[in-house]
Formats: sequence, C-alpha cells, structure tokens
Amino acid sequence: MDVGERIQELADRIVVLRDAYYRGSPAVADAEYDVIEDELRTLIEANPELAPDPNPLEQVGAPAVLHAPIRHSRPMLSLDKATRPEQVEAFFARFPGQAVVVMPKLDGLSLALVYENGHLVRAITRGDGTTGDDVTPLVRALADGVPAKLDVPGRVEVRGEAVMLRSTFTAYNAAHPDKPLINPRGAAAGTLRAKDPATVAERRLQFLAFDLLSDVENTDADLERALQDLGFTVAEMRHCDDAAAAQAVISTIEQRRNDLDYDLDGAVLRLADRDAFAAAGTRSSSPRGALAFKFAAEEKTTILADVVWDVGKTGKIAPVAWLEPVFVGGTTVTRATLANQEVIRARGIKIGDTVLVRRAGDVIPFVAGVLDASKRTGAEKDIVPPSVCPSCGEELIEQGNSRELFCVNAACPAQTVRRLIHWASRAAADIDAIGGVWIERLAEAGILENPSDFYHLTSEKLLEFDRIGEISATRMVDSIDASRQVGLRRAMIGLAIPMASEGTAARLCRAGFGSLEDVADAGVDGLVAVEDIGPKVAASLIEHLTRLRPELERLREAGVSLDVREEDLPPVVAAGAPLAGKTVVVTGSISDPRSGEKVNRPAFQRLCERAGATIASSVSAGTDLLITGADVGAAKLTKADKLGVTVVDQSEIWHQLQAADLLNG
Ligand SMILES: NC(=O)c1ccc[n+]([C@@H]2O[C@H](COP(=O)([O-])OP(=O)(O)OC[C@H]3O[C@@H](n4cnc5c(N)ncnc54)[C@H](O)[C@@H]3O)[C@@H](O)[C@H]2O)c1
Ligand SMILES: [Zn+2]
Repeated sequence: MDVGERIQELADRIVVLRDAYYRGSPAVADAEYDVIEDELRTLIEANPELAPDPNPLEQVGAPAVLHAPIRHSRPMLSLDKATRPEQVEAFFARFPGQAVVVMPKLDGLSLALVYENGHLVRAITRGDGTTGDDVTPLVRALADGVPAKLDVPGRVEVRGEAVMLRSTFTAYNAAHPDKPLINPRGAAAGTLRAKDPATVAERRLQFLAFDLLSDVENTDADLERALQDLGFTVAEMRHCDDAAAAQAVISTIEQRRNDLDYDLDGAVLRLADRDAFAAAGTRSSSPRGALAFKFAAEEKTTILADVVWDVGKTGKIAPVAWLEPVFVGGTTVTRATLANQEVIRARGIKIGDTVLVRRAGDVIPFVAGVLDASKRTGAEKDIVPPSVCPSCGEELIEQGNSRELFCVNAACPAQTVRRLIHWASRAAADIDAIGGVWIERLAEAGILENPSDFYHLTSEKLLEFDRIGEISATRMVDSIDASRQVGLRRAMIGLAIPMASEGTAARLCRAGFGSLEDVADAGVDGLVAVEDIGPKVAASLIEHLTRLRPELERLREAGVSLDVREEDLPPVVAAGAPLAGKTVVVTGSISDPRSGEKVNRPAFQRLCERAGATIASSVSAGTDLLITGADVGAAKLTKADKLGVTVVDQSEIWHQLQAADLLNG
C-alpha cells in the first residue's frame, strides 16, 4: 500500500473510532487509539503534501449529536501531545524566560462554566470544540466544586475537568454490581448525558478548574491564584522555570498517580501567566501555550482466553480471567479478576472476547468490559459458573446480591492451602522462607493443615523432601521460629476471619485487648464498644474465634505468642509532649533533617502521636496544625488558610521532637 493510501485509511479509521467513542461505546482502548493517531501524525509530518482533507488531526473529536447545542465564546481545543523529554525542552525553548505551570492531565471531560454577575448561568460540554451541549441542570445537581455564586460582576468563564472520583466510582460499582460502570471517565461522560439528574444521583462528579477566560478586574495574572481566589478547586499546579524542573514535576506526578483519588493520563504544561498564554495563540485544534505529556496506559484490550474458578481462603469461589499477556499499568498482566458471576453477567463477557483490562495503581487488574461485541465470530463461549467446588467437589452455596459462590466444606483442601499461605504471609506471621509452592506440597503430604502445624516442622522432616537441602531446611525452621512472636494483631490477620480487616485488628489492640483469647471472650457487646467495629464484624469475630478455640490452644502450646505487642499499643505520650492535645494533619513528603533521608508518613505520624498529637487524615475545622513537608499541594494549603488552621513546616516539628528527646529509640 502506498503512503497516501495508508494515510487515508488511518484518517478514515480515526473518524469511525471517534464516532463510536463519543457515542459512549469505544471500540478500542485509548492507548490503541492513540497509536493510530501517532502513526497518522508521523506520516503527515514526513509527507505534508499527502495530508488528508479534512484532516481529523486538525479537528476536535466530537460527539455525533448534540442535544442542546450552545456556541462557545472561544473554541475549546484539544492539546498537543508529547511523550519524550526533548519535546518538553522544545516547548520551553519556544517561550524563553516564561514561567510554566505543570499540572495533572485529568481524565474526565472538559466543561465550560459561564457566570454572569456572579451567578452560574451555563455549563457546557466541549462538543466539537465550537459548539457544546448545555448540561447546566446536571452540573448544578451533581458536580462538587462548582460554586453557585461568585463574588465578581460581569461575565466570567471558567473551564476545567469534570471527573468521577475513584472513590465514587468504586462505591457505585460495589452498590450496583448488576450495572457496573466501566471506568471513571466513561462514567462521568455518561452521567452528563442523563436526561434527568435524579436518575444518576449517586454518580457525583468533581469539577477541577484549569482555565480562566475572562478579564475580570483585579484578578491575579497567575492562573492558579486567580482560580483559587474565585473559589474553585484546582488540581495542583507547580511553577517551573526550565525543562529539567518540569520533567522532575512530571515524574513526581506520574509516581504519585496511584495515590490520587482521580484518574489522570498525563501532565499538562502551560504558560503560567494568563496574558502570555492568550498571546501565544492557537493552532487548528490546540493552543500553542500548552503541551500534554502522556503517561503509560492503565487500560488496554486483550483476548480473554479462559476463566478459572479459584477457591479462596474463606471458601469464596471467584472467577479469574486468564488473558493473552498484555502490558498495562506498568506490568505484563496475564490474570485479572472478574469479581463474581453477577459482574460477568452485567458486563456480558464471554470467553474469546476482546476485553478491556484496567490496572490503575495497586488495585488487582480487572476486566472492565467487552469492547466491540460486534466483532464476535460466534466461537465465543459463555462463562459457566461451577455448581460444585473445583477443589473438593462439595455443592456450592450462593450469597448476597452479587451471588457470590462459597464452598463451606471446612476440610476443603484448596481452602486449607490458602489459609496456610495467608498465615505465612508478610502481613501475618511472615514466614518468608517457605513459599506458596512448598506450603502446598507440605499440605498435600499431610503434614500441614492448620497454622499450628508449622511449629512442629523440624529439619529432619523437611529433609525427607527431595528438593529441600540442609541450608533451606535450616532457613525454613529459623523463619518459623521467628514467627512465634507474631502477637495479637498479626495473628488475627493471619487467621483470616471474614469481615475483620487489618484495621479491625489494629483497633482491637489499641482498645486495650491483651490477647486473642481476650477478644474471643469479650462477646459481641464488648466488641461493638470499640470504635468502628459494627455488629456484623463483632459477630463474625466471635463466631470464628470460638470455632478456632482449639487452634488457639495448639498455637499457645507450640510457643506462639497471641498477646498484644508493644508496637501495637497506643503510643505512650511523653511528659511535656510538645503536641499534646493537638489534632494534626501531615501532608507532603517528609524527611529526617539529621540524615536527609525520606521518612514514610505513618512513621512520622507515629512520632507526632508520641509527642501527644491526634492524627487526622484531612484538614477540617477541628484541625489545630497542618504540618507540611516538601511538594505540598495547593488545595490543602488553601483549605487550611480558609479554616484558619495553623500551618507549620516539618523542620519546626522535627526541632520540637528533638528538644523533647523523642527522636532516640
Ligand atoms: N478509544 C477510542 O476509540 C478513542 C477515540 C477518540 C478519542 N479517544 C481518547 O480521547 C481522549 C481525548 O482526546 P482529546 O484530543 O479530546 O483530548 P486531549 O487528550 O487532547 O486533551 C485535551 C483535554 O484534556 C483535558 N484536560 C485535563 N486536564 C487538563 C489540564 N490540566 N489542562 C488542560 N486540559 C486538560 C481537557 O478535557 C481537554 O479537553 C484521548 O485520550 C484519546 O485517547 C479514544
Ligand atoms: Zn471446597
């Protein structure tokens, strides 16, 4: 095929894909779509005379139909894309001496908010860039971060991104397993297509501002300050003087990508000064004064090769997707969760389908849905849930709205192995010298059944196994021995009691329980008295600890400690504690001034607790101090400022900790 033909083919494909995408049913993952755009861009750059007419790259992708079209005061454009550091350098070179802000590229949909004499009069989607849809009632009803009134006369237009927070997305899907949302961006777009806000009331959106068009008198020339002064929430903007600084901020944003409550697909560089940005002008479909740096994709498509039903430690039988290997979210993924049979039904997934796999952050990869069901060949197979346990053959029972399947056979071999592996895991007894494969073999050989059996393993017994030598046998026994100090909190985690989380175990320790037996004896009433422990969790604890009573005795006899450990107790507040009675929030990155080394946040919070502080996770009216480390987000500072919360730099606190002698030991 000659280049001209290829160009036309790519251009046609883009038109088709965009159309499907903006109708709300994308045919490929964004990453795959971007590859097609990139190929077309490269070909046109090398052969400008062959540019198609019209050239889709010079048009803003648009939904097929607008329901209530409104013309934008100025076009809402797309962004020029970069993936390499040289492109960032070239951007700075184009604007010598200009300050640039770097901010997250939020993955939602952009909105223009128009205020007249302080009142919100219109909220409009981007549409084809020239004309968008009027979504004012939906935005009024559903979006947080959109002030109903501004304290400014005249016409003000603020643009930004409406996103569905990851927490909202997860909560919605947990509550609606029968009609799950595929990803937060699609969910936000779908929400703003609803006919009636009442039908999508649980799908709240968050608006984060990134642009201010109007020439309001007395507004700050700096974009971020101007938006904040008006009362908008702004996704962190960082000022950078050169390409190296910008590249560093881009890396930080990418690293912290998983800690944020919203999806982002890159970073945006933009001239910080509003007049300079306006003066830089625009190309056919993007402003010259901004550049989008794209990150690796968190969603890709692949083939669902098979579904295997896996028996978990509590007997839950969960569907696991076996996938053709696909590189997504920074790793190669071959397995993903399909949650339960209701999710499979709701997403209409079949074996052999091309599915969208999502891996954002530390969450287990999951199959978000089927792409392009029209491509089915008829060879796809239905996913049939088992009726008996794949391990022990016992009849399964169904539970809850999402119809989760359980094997309730206490002697089920697969469950036994899972429970043993869980007992040995890092968060529990941490028997790191015996891996899952060996635990399975030892269980098959009949010498491991309950956690207490680990403590009767000897080197002699281990040496009977072909592939275990002197050295590894000794390591295994030493590792088991060290785990005898497991203590109340980690033993409780290791016993995998349904509904009791790691947090439950920590709270019981802090509430004064001295041992696992104390917890078992407390009764439901004694447990619900502990903060954040509800009746269901309490009942599950009592039921399972009663059942496990003989096992607790066997662990004790084997010399395993089930008593609370000092590190799990509430900190002893030192006399003359500098932070006594203060509620503090810690933000930013913390490092020990003595060594310059980074200190993780929990460790620093613990130091503050020993100095008498109560730790809170977010700034509120009840906060006394906001302790700031490096790289602090502007949003927290603004909030603290508004609420009159005192802000102190970490250096001051380190100083006080040192003076109170809290830094040694
Ligand atoms: N899967 C498919 O078939 C398919 C088809 C078409 C488009 N797409 C995807 O749609 C996306 C849309 O491309 P596009 O060209 O419309 O948008 P873009 O990637 O050029 O980015 C422009 C948009 O970024 C958003 N944005 C977020 N944070 C911003 C910030 N801080 N400053 C400025 N803008 C910010 C705004 O909504 C703006 O409209 C791409 O990611 C593409 O992969 C996918
Ligand atoms: Zn079973």
